Amino acid sequence: MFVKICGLTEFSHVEAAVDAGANAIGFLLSPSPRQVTVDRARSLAAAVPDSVLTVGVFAQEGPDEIRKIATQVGLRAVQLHGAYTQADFAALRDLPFAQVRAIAGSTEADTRCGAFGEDYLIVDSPRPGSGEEWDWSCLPSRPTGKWLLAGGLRPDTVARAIAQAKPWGVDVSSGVEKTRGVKDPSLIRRFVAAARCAQ
Ligand SMILES: O=C(O)c1ccccc1NCC(=O)[C@H](O)[C@H](O)COP(=O)(O)O
Repeated sequence: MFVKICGLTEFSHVEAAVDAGANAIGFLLSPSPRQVTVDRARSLAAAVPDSVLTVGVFAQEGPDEIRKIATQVGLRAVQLHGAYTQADFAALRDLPFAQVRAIAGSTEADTRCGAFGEDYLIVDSPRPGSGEEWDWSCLPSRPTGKWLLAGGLRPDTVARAIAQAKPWGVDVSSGVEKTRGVKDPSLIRRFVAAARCAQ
C-alpha cells in the first residue's frame, strides 16, 4: 500500500513521515493553512531521501508558474488539483517530474489513472485538505491504475476505507494533525502503520 502524507511544514514532521515509511510527502505551494514558501519547500525537500517521492501540490497556478516553482524546489512530482486540463498536463510533460492528477470523487471526472497522461491519480473529497469524510462508496465509476484514496482519512478509519474502496494507495493531511495545519508525528506513525496492515 502506497502512503502519501500531505501538507508538511516542519523538518521534524518530514523526518517522522520518512521514518514511519511513507512513500510520498506533499508540500503545499498554493494558498492553504499548510502553504510553505519556495525556499522552505526546497529546504524540506532536500531532507527527504531519494526513495521517497517529494510532491508539490498546486491548485490555481498555471503551467508556467508550476514549471518554475517545481524546478526551484527540486521536486520529484507535481500534484494538480481542480480545473487543470489535459493540455495543462501535456504542457508539463517534458519536465523530469511525475504527475499526480487530483479529482473530487463525487464528480464525473475521469477516474482512470493515466487518462491525462498522469502517473498517479488522487480521488479526493470535494474540499481538498478539509479533513471532511465523503462517501467513497458512491464513486460514479471505479478508479483504475495507481489511484490513491484521500479525503478525511484518519489512523482509526484508514483500514476500513482500504477494505471498502480497495485503492492502490492512500493520502492524508488533516487526519495526522493535532490542530489545523500542524502535523503530529505520533498520528503520522499510526496512520502509516494502520495503512500498511490493512488489506
Ligand atoms: O491542504 C490543503 O489546504 C489543500 C489546499 C488546496 C488543494 C489541496 C490541498 N490539500 C491536498 C491534500 O492535502 C490531500 O491531497 C488530500 O486532500 C487529503 O486531505 P485531508 O482530507 O485533509 O486528509
